[in-house]
Amino acid sequence: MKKNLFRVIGVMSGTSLDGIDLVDVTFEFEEKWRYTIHHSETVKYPETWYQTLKHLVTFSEVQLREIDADYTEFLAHIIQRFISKNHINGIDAVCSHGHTAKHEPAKGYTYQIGNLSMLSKKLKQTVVCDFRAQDVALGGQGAPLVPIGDKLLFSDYTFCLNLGGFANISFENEGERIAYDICPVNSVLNHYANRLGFEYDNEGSMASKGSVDDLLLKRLNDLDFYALPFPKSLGIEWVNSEILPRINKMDLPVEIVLRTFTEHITDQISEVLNTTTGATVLITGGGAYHTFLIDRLREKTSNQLHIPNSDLVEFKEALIFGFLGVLKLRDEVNCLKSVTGASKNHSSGKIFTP
Ligand SMILES: Nc1ncnc2c1ncn2[C@@H]1O[C@H](COP(=O)(O)OP(=O)(O)OP(=O)(O)O)[C@@H](O)[C@H]1O
Ligand SMILES: CC(=O)N[C@H]1[C@@H]2OC[C@@H](O2)[C@@H](O)[C@@H]1O[C@H](C)C(=O)O
Repeated sequence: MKKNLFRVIGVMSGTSLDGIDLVDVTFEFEEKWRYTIHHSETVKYPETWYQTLKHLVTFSEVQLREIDADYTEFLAHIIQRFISKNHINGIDAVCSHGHTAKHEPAKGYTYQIGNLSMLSKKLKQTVVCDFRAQDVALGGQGAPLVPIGDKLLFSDYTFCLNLGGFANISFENEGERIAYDICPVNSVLNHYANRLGFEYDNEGSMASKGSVDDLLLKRLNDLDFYALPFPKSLGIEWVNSEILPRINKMDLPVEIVLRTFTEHITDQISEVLNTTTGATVLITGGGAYHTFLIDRLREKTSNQLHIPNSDLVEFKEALIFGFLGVLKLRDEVNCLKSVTGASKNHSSGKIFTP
């Protein structure tokens, strides 16, 4: 019989570079998967690492290999500190995403740093990592990988909605998991909040003071991307070429931009949610703390919006990378072809032992 109780450390470094998310979690399988979070922490990047990671796409292959070794060592230090500080004993594995340095699935290429076997040696723990490469080798996008976790851990919800740099959603459609990006969220809101010297628009207080500019709202809602069928995804390049110039040429006060963009986000998200009635929606990612946005969304949908505790809002991705590692240890599918477009469902990731 397969082992059905695992305690692992899930580790994730996301696109916003706000830090390394760590979660100490137990997964148990009995008819269905359940999880219990014991400890969680985000370790902010020191300025030098922040600057290095921000510029990774410009690095040569040789430079990346050097950075990879340094980053793996840094990650080992952060994970070891988390384990020691919380007196964590008897874990089965550290399951780590690393940090995406380059991602060009169309060229069959994806590279996450921090996934060297050295991590296992330094930690003296089994490590499961490098979850995206095999999917890309199988012709998939190598992303998103979180939806299998949505399917197996959060099936009580009709929709799993994450409000990070972009809003992305996953749900069952004709017996298959579907996932795609809906529209930008914090990648745009932060850009304008920064103009007034703020990291972000706390709880949407600035947006709530502005009024909607109808012309800008229409120009945003009319963008071609929104009419495309799924699967589809967005990147910062699209924000830079399609969104920011449209907003900037109207020369509006920041409060009006933030208010209008919040209206745009809630228009786009509610359109997706309102394809169903009586649905439940799990909302995670930092955008769940933008109370003005959430209030506007509640006004536009009768579906039930659920914002969980902060552990789940902030650590769902780290938790799910922990879960992908557990599935890999059980040699079970952790990448869905319906989501990534790979030639088959498969069990992805490398296992290193010390
Ligand atoms: N109190 C708050 N009020 C409004 N917005 C907030 C608040 N707290 C966090 N946020 C927003 O959430 C962002 C961080 O969210 P998150 O960590 O989910 O983003 P991310 O890592 O870029 O996501 P992803 O990598 O999934 O795109 C912040 O940059 C900010 O825009
Ligand atoms: C290549 C890569 O690192 N992609 C990330 C990124 O950050 C958000 C979005 O783009 C998502 O596609 C993915 O991460 C999430 C956690 C995922 O794989 O589900």
